[in-house]
Amino acid sequence: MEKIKINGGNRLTGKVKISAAKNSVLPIIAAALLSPYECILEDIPLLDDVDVICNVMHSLGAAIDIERNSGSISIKSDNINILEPPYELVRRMRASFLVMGPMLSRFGRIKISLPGGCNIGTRPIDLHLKGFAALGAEVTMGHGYVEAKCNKLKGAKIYLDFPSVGATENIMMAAVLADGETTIENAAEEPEIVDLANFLNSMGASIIGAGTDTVKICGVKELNGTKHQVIPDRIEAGTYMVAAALTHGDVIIENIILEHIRPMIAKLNEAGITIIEEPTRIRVIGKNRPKAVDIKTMPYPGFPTDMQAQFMALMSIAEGTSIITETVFENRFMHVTELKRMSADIKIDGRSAVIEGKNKLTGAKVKATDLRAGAALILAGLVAEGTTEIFDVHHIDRGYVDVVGKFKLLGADIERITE
Ligand SMILES: CC(=O)N[C@H]1[C@@H](OP(=O)(O)OP(=O)(O)OC[C@H]2O[C@@H](n3ccc(=O)[nH]c3=O)[C@H](O)[C@@H]2O)O[C@H](CO)[C@@H](O)[C@@H]1O
Ligand SMILES: C=C(OP(=O)(O)O)C(=O)O
Repeated sequence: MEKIKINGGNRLTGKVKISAAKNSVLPIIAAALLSPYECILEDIPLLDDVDVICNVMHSLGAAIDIERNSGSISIKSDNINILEPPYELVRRMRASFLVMGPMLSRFGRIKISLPGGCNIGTRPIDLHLKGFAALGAEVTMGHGYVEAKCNKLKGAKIYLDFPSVGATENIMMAAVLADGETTIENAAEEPEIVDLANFLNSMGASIIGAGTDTVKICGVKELNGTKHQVIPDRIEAGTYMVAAALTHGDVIIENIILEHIRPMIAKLNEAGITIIEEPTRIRVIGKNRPKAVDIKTMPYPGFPTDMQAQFMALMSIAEGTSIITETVFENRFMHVTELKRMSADIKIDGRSAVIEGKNKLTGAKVKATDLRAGAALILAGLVAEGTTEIFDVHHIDRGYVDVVGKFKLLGADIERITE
């Protein structure tokens, strides 16, 4: 069993380099199924989720070569001979479902287990499936599996009831090899959608409008190989920004795209934190106790749900009362119980949490219930009085590259212990 142990109270200073985005690299690796030619990604984040998607790809017959020192990966999908990825792999990560669009588009068939719910909500896939059906696929479900078949997908107009990130990505990937034009309306606008579209366009796809609510895809006959650099992880950046603010630190966060972290900059400014912006890095200086601010999670460019738990850790020691409202997922407050173990004063009222800022948090034994809940507990542990031990750290390993090493370099008293 592994745990992360933190002795709180150290002020963080120095520089941290942000890794490439988990939520970009996963769909982009899946998209490499669309071409028989080699796709190379440079400087990828070596995360557990990346290993899972690579194993899914491998199970289908793709040749994957990861150069672990440089973080470069080569994918060649010229020998795809299995059309059903194994349940044991798919169930480990929801993003495995993103192989569905590419497989359907290129091979006309896929059978994959339903991803099911998880700790943050039920997370249905109805919008993905409606999109595939609109493109002409015959979609059936049974015995925990979804199967889709088609001769050749045909472009269509698809309106998403909610701007789902995964549905936009999956439908976009399905449409690139379809006959004719597809329009996705009320599409998700997240930077990771733009990164995926850029990757696909560099392979020869014809996608316009990614990053707006209307994405147009003109189907092409085949795609080439390509070389691509994945965008920096805006959620990892936001997590280190909060760490600097919480610990009254002075931290330079390198390898960021300012536009992508605007919602976090705005909320930290409102909380009285000083932020100095440069083109590819920012400096976060937490001179004073943060002021309470209200937050409502929204699809991009709104405040990201993936930063909600970390901001709740910050608001737990802020001056005043804040209200955090989660509108994207129906059950994303699992971290509240654990933060309360650390003396946070939080009450849940429907989709909102009311946080009375305390003068201090106290160290405790806590468990990571999901990825960002785990990140919030690390943040709380950095500022809590005494020792915090975080269990179930495998959730954190899904999405943070060398989290202990990076915080240690900034001066945190943090270690990973294997028992
Ligand atoms: C790997 C990845 O990129 N994960 C991100 C992605 O997840 P993911 O792509 O799963 O998130 P979605 O945008 O699809 O989900 C948003 C909301 O839409 C609902 N929904 C979604 C699809 C569907 O067919 N039907 C439906 O009702 C979901 O239950 C949820 O309530 O976007 C989320 C929202 O920014 C982030 O928190 C995740 O980190
Ligand atoms: C919810 C997240 O990821 P996933 O969609 O892979 O569960 C996340 O990155 O916070």
